[in-house]
Amino acid sequence: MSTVAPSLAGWMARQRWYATKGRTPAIRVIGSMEAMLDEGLVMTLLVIDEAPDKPVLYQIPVVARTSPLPGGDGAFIGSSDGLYLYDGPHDPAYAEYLLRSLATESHIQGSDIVADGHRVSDPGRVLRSKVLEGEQSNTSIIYDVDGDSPKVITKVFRVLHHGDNPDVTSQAALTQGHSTRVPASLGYLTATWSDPGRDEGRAFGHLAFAQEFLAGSEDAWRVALQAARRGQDFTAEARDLGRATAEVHATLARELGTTAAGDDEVQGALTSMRRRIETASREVPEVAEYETAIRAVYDVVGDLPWPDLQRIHGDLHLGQALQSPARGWVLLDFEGEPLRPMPERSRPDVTLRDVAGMLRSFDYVSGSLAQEHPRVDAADWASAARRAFVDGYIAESGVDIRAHRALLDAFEIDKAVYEAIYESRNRPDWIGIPLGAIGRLVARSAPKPA
Ligand SMILES: Nc1ncnc2c1ncn2[C@@H]1O[C@H](COP(=O)(O)OP(=O)(O)O)[C@@H](O)[C@H]1O
Ligand SMILES: O=P(O)(O)O[C@H]1O[C@H](CO)[C@@H](O[C@H]2O[C@H](CO)[C@@H](O)[C@H](O)[C@H]2O)[C@H](O)[C@H]1O
Repeated sequence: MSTVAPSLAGWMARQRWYATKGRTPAIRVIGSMEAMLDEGLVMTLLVIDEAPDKPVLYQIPVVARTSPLPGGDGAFIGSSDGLYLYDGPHDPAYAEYLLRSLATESHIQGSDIVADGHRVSDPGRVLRSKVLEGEQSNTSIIYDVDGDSPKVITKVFRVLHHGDNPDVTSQAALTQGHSTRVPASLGYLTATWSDPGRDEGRAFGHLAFAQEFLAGSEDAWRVALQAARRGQDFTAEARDLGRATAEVHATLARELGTTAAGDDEVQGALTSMRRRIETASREVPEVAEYETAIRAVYDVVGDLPWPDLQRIHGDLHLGQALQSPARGWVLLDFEGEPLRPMPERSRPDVTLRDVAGMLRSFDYVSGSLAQEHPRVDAADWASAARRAFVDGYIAESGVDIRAHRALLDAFEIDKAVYEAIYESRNRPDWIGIPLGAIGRLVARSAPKPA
């Protein structure tokens, strides 16, 4: 295992999921699990990268083979001791091993890591597997399965954090609650590993999970963008998406409970919103101009009544919804906002945040089309979609969320502030979209002088 490490650093730096682009990784393997299979040695390595200011822990599954993997050149990491090392998810030996481990009640004792499989239902026998193209933060493997079983997708978390990952736990709860608005969860793999930084000396987290793959589905972002570009009415779809969101909220409330928003909870939520505006003002000078006005909006909503709190999606936008031919709208990726610390992401929160996230997404459709050449004006399309989404949500939930308009606006501002940080770090060309929204929302919500 230690002989594998030297090949890893250079390879890691070139991967899409490598979190601190531009740095040279300074890595140490802190834990490993090994399984000797006919095809080769499967190693699941926990690798800490100490190059960034805040070290990052990665999960790196590697298969060591005695001969090259046919068709595996793109997944080749390097050689060590005469063995050929491959990126696990691209190697069928690891792909099948992973699915078997998480879809059984397995217990794997490694070196400084102990993993447990949690089976929800039988995924069937694997025929072949391939990695989903285009992902950035994690790596997903899609499996063809024999018989009539639906395809399966497993998500391998590349960056590990201590704490429950709501991507796994929310979806498991929704499956438990018989929701048809998410792909059914099939099983997941948890682990503990040594972490001298924690009082108990060990950390706990999710390594991977499997769910049914909804073949033939289309990403809502693409569907919406296409409709808006053609000027096609999208209100029926947006209304259904509002209903689907309300249904998911109702199932999460039933399965995981609700809690009253007391003073501590409200102040805690506002503190993290204020912290966010502070970061945004530091990183994006245009946001700083709005800081005082935004803080005033947050002060006002702190004195209003808040609805009960519960588990929510946490980063709902059009890219997290699929239009499935068999099911209609289905929501995905309950991992929460990637810029938020993991323990915060499972905290009970206000469902209006998800509504705000989707409303922002309709604005992004028109914002991105406005940047196309020739420019497409989809402002009316977006307003109609936003109204229809809220109508659908109200019709399904029976809750008049328009009565919480001020709170909804504050969450939309908070989301746009988050997006300003996200865009300035990742897609500076798109920064104008959240900045435009902040300007409009602040003008509408800022307390008026008496
Ligand atoms: N169960 C599924 N069925 C069909 N497609 C899926 C499924 N899960 C993920 N996908 C596809 O993979 C993409 C990325 O999945 P997502 O869970 O959002 O991963 P990430 O956390 O990396 O953003 C989705 O936009 C969708 O196109
Ligand atoms: O899907 P992720 O969990 O990676 O979410 C992050 O990236 C999103 C962009 O892909 C970002 O979403 C923003 O851009 C979308 C269009 O690309 C738009 O539909 C969303 O409304 C907007 O927030 C998301 O914020 C970020 O967390």
